[in-house]
Amino acid sequence: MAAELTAAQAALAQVATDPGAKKPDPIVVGSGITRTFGGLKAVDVEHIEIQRGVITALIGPNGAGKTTLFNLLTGFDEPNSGQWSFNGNALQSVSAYKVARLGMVRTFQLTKVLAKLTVIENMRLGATGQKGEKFWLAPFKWLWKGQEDEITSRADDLLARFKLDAKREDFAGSLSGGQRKLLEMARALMVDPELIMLDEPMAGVNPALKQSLLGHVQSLRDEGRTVLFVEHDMDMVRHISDWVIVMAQGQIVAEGTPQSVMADQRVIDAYLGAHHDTDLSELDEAALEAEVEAEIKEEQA
Ligand SMILES: Nc1ncnc2c1ncn2[C@@H]1O[C@H](COP(=O)(O)OP(=O)(O)OP(=O)(O)O)[C@@H](O)[C@H]1O
Repeated sequence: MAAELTAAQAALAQVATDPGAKKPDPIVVGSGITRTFGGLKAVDVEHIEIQRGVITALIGPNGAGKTTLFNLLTGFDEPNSGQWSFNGNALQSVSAYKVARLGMVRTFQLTKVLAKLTVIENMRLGATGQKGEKFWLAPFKWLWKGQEDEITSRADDLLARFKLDAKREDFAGSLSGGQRKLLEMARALMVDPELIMLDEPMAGVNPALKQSLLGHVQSLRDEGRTVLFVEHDMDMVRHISDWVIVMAQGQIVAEGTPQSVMADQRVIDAYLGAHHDTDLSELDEAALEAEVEAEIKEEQA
């Protein structure tokens, strides 16, 4: 964390740590959000507020509803009930494309289709906002009519910032796990979002690249953006989040600073109980890295 706290970070010190706690300057406010699949209540969030200008981590065991909540907030899925707003704009029933245009963007895993495009083509697609897979397949050209130079120059600036400029003409599918994550982030920045939502930014990233990725995420906040990320990597959560929200079985069960959340018995029961036998504070970095390496090897096998 930066040595000097920003006003937004400092303001969090006064926030209660109850689930759904009110924030001094929320960019997202939601209430009564539910989503069921068959008989399963995947999301059942009574109240949620995301503080502007800070990094918030959304954590929880597998199947807790984190991705579903991401999809709902960004217009990629429809809830059974609930309302939420971004910057005071009511967002329920607003399409993903419009949500992105309003300044709330989520990253996407590199799909098979996108993997067959070059890095620069992926970036240009980012400029069109997000409409989902079918949209990516549409003929691109008319979308950028008259703005091609501007879009390409923005894309090249971002590729340079994320050190992907040397990969400009390579197929996105040829990138390493860490480079893919950088491309996902760079692509999301094409629409200059105020809130960027990162889906497991550390998944499949080599431990050596982790530090550089953390730096990039912090730089998003330091340039005034709000960051919300879903992540299982507790090392990342501990190191860079200003605030942590914990979900289990569709509900928010705890929130607070990383230190307070990781010492919270509800979190240890809900999250670590399902994941590890050890107290999180007892996990040493070497063991964690070994775990990550084993995971990567498994993926590569
Ligand atoms: N399209 C779907 N159809 C049916 N069930 C779904 C669908 N999407 C999610 N679910 C179920 O909803 C629950 C929440 O899933 P979700 O992916 O949101 O959890 P998560 O917290 O993101 O998990 P993970 O950390 O493993 O990604 C799970 O039980 C999942 O099986």
